[in-house]
This record gives sequence, C-alpha cells and structure tokens, in this order.
Amino acid sequence: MSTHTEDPPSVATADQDVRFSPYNFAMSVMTSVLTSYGPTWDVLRFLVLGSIAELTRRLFMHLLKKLENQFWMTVTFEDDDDSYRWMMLWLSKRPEWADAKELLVSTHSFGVGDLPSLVEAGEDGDSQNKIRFLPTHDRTASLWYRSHYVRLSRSLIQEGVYVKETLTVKILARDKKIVGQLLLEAKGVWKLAKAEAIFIYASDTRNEWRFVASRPQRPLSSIILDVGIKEKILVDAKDFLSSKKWYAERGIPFRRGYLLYGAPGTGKTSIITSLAAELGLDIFTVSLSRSNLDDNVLQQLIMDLPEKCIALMEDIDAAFHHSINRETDKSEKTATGDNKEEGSKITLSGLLNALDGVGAQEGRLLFATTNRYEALDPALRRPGRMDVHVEFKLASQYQAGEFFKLFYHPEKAAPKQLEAVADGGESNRDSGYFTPPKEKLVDIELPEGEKLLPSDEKEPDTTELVHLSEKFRDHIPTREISMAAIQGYLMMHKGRPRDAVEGVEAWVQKEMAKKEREVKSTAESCTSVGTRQRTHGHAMPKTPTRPGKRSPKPLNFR
Ligand SMILES: Nc1ncnc2c1ncn2[C@@H]1O[C@H](COP(=O)(O)OP(=O)(O)OP(=O)(O)O)[C@@H](O)[C@H]1O
Repeated sequence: MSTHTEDPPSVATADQDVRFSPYNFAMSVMTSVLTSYGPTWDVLRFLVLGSIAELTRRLFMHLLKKLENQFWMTVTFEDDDDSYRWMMLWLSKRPEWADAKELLVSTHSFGVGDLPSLVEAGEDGDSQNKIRFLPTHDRTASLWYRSHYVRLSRSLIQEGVYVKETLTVKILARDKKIVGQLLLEAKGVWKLAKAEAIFIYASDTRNEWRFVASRPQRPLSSIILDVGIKEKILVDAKDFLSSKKWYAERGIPFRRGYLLYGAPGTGKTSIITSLAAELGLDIFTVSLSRSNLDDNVLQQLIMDLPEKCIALMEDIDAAFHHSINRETDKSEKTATGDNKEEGSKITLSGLLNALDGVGAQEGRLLFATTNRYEALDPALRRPGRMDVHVEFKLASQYQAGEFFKLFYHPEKAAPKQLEAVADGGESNRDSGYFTPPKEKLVDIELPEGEKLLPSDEKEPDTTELVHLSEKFRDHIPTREISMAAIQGYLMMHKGRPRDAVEGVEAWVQKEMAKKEREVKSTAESCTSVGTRQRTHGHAMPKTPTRPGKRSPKPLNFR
C-alpha cells in the first residue's frame, strides 16, 4: 500500500502575490501616510483623515435619513399650489405659536379675511392688517398633531429670477393616513374661511395662474339694476353649470360667454364678483392689455383654467385699441406713460382661438366687459363666444331710489332676487321694502367703531326713509348719471340721509354741467384724433357709447 502524499496547495502563487488590489494599495498608502513623518506627510495625513471623517459623516447621515424615512412621513408644499395656502392658514391658526420663541410676523391673510392672531385686532386701532405668527424661514418648528410629533420648515428657493417658497412638514408616523387627515383638516379650515370670500387669480410673470387676492362676498342684493336683470343672469349661469350632460349629448362645447357692456360705473364688475360668490366660483382675470401677453400665452392660460370658474376679461376691447394705435404712431405713449410697443401682442384671431379653439377649457363661464360695444368685432360678439349680452345703463330713477334705501338702511332694503323673474319683475317696481338680506352690504361697511349716524341726528324710521328715497329719486334724471357717481354722492353724506336729499338738486346740476363739458372736450379730441389718423390713412375710431344712448341690444339672452 503506498501512501501518496501531495504537497499542500500553496495559498498564493507567485502571480497572485504581485496582483494589484486597490484595497491593499489604499491600506498600504494609508499606513505609510499615517506612520511617516515630515511636513508633506502631515498634510497628506490631514487630508486622508479629513476625507475619512467626511465619508463617515455622509454615511452616517445617509443611514440616519434611511432610518428617519422609516419613521417619518415627509410632505412638501410649494407656494404656487392651493394646498400651500391651506397649510399656511391652518398653521396660522395653531395655538403653538403662542409659546414659540422664533416667529415670522405676517400680515398676509392667505386669501381669507378673518384669521386669528396673537395680537388682538384693533389693539392698535387698526383692524385691517391683523398681525399673524408663522414659523420662520430656514428654521425648524415643531408641534403635536393627533398625538404625532410634527416638524415644519419653510424655505425660500431661488429659481432663476423667481423665488419660490416651500413648506416641508415631517410627521413622526408610519401610516400615510395621518398626512391625508392633516390635509383634509387644513382644507376644511380653508373652505370654512373661503365661504365668506371670493378668490381672485391672475396670470403671473411666468404666465401661470396665481392667487392674487380675496374679496369679501358681496351679496347680489347690493347691486341695484333694473328689475329682473341680475336674476336672469344668475338663473342662466346656474342652469348652464348644471347642464354638462345636456351639452355633451348634443355635442355642443360646454362653455358660456357673457358680454356686459355699457357706461362706466354702472355695476358690470360688481355683479361679476357677486355672481362668483353666489355660484361658489373663483375668478380668473385676464388682462388683455398686459404687456408680454401674446396669442400663445393667452391660449395656454385659457387651457389652464380649472373646469368650473369665472374667466374675466375686463375691457375686452382694450387690447385692440393698442394695436390700432401702434400701427398709427409707434412712438406714441399711452396716458399712463407706457410705451405702446410694450403693450399686449394679442391679435383678434388669437383671442377668438383662445375663446373657442380646441384647447379652450370646458365648463367655464367667460365674463367680458366693455364700454364700447359697437367697437367689438362681430366675430367676438357672436353666440358661442358671447352667448348673453347685457347692457348696463346709467341709473334709472328706480335704481336711484332703491340704492338710497340700501345705502341708509341695508338691512331693510334688499330687492327680492328670484321673485322678480317669476313675476316678470313688475311687483318690485317702486314698492317700498323687500326681504332683508342675510349679509351686510360690503361697499358701505364702516370701520369698526364708527357709527353710521351722527349721534345728534335721529335715524329715519321706515316711513320717513321711503319718503326720503322717493324725493331723492325724483331729482335724479333718468339715464344721465352712473350708479358709481350716486354712490360717491351718498358717501359724502354718510349717515345724513336728510342732507343728501336736500343737496341732491344742486349736485345733479353740477354733474350735468360737468358731463356737458366732458362731452364737448371728447368731441373736440375726437375731431383732432380723426384729423391725425386720416393723415396716416386710418379711419377715425368710433365714438365711445354715449352715456344714456340706447344700444341696439339692450338685454339679449340668446
Ligand atoms: N348697479 C349698481 N348697484 C350698486 N352699486 C353700483 C352699481 N353700479 C355701480 N355701483 C358702485 O359703483 C362702483 C363702481 O362699479 P363697477 O366697478 O362695478 O362699475 P363698472 O360698470 O364695472 O365700471 P367700469 O366700466 O368703469 O369698469 C362700485 O363701488 C359699486 O359699488
């Protein structure tokens, strides 16, 4: 039996001994760096140790973050999103800030009026700008929410020329449900506050829709038009909003346009904000004369509108006046001193496309206003683009009387809204008082503490107020003075209805004389513009709608 013994295999061959190993190499370099002496080695040692420390820190942070993500839910809100405002409003209402040591003071109302604050409103006699407290930027604040620890941080991020604000909320929880609950709660707070305000959006310099302001809801009853007009618009808009299926079945684009036209100061803008409140819609304003607005941008803005909203184009004719003038005289400046070259670059076809092209948003109500109905291109006015045309005229005696009662006693003087439609509006005409409105009249709201009546003047009772309103009304010439002017006059007699009646005759005479002067000077300037334009080969612009002049389409529901 032979025993065969083999040499034990060598652990490493000669080839393997010389094979390069990055690990071995790094270790040998490190060892020599750490154990050698001399200034060069000191620097190297410093660099190596620094790198090791930094690597270890990064590794640690990475692991910590991983670990943290296991236990924290992180949500980031950006300031161009509605949810950001929900959260900021919710935060501003939290009691935690009472104890916080580092706070940001803000008078921003995040779109809604009545926010609580740590400084009592009116303590400094100013109830307008309430002071609120919020977490500061670039600092972490904390609070408890439903037994969960929450960390918050706000940051400002520079994006080119824009600064974006973000809010990061970290909740110590593993279940995503808590984020949903928080969002719903914040949205609820927002909705509650929003019930008393309307929100207005406008396009920003990036040509994106951005929330710009909120307005207190103005009751429709505070707009005095001839009987039945506002009610018809309201019924029409409500009917449209509930008819999506009807439109779809017939293949008709689900859009409706309202053209409100007539003299300045007759309530066109006011009724739109009231309707927005009544219908629960936000207003998205498009300023066609805005510089840097061109057809593409307009199209994009219209496409980006939310499904149910009011798109508002005030002075829809303005964009085109600019372009006529631009061709006429390139160096001419506008009344405000702006160079017309910098004005809107909207063309009529661009506007028409935006209104009803394939990209035009469905479900929106478009309201356009103009003082120059006749100046609008018929293509712009046609049904499908502007379905409902409503003329707003200078005040009738009926309007003047009703406004007087509303002004001096808003709780008692609220014209019935929908009954006027049911009975053709006749029962309301000149008939004393109506149902009291639920809300206050916004435009004549007084600063807190100020009394409507001077203490020595006795408030007129109902009978006297009706009598005064009739006297006032009888002095107002029909369709000669705007409601805005009447409001201005009554504002000068706040709380003094008897004085208002006494002075109305003289005031009307002054107004009529002023108006005559204005008509004269307009006619003169029209003649000179006409002469100038003829020399440039252009037709003379149409004279603006003369106050009180009857338009071919007074109220047209097509
Ligand atoms: N019919 C009205 N009823 C009540 N208030 C009115 C009415 N018309 C105008 N006012 C008052 O006059 C002011 C100006 O009204 P508004 O801005 O709505 O007029 P407008 O027709 O849109 O004017 P413009 O054509 O110049 O834009 C508002 O403060 C509003 O309260």
